Amino acid sequence: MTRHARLDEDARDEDLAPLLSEGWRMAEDRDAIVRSFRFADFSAAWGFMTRVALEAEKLDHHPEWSNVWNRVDIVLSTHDAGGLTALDVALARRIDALAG
Ligand SMILES: C[C@H](O)[C@H](O)[C@H]1CNC2=NC(N)=NC(=O)C2=N1
Repeated sequence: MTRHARLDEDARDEDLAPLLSEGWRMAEDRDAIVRSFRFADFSAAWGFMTRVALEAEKLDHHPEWSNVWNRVDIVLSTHDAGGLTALDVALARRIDALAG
């Protein structure tokens, strides 16, 4: 697939900033965004992860994540690029839409 370049300053202002004001935050130690989601129970959390997994496959872009009962912690970054790209923005938007 197309190689994506790290987000430049304009893209960070236009595309990343809205995500950062709506619940995502920058990782402390690397060029990545992180967000925690909470659900009613494990079943709801796992259903969410299943829907995110299908979107990730469509994008061929995958989250780093962990799940503890009703909580799902997600980190997005593009490994091939060594930081944030448009793929992370696209996946974050789809994740937010699925989280409702
Ligand atoms: C071959 C395949 O396209 C790559 O390994 C994809 C798969 N999913 C990926 N996901 C993420 N987050 N970063 C990547 O660089 C990446 N690369």
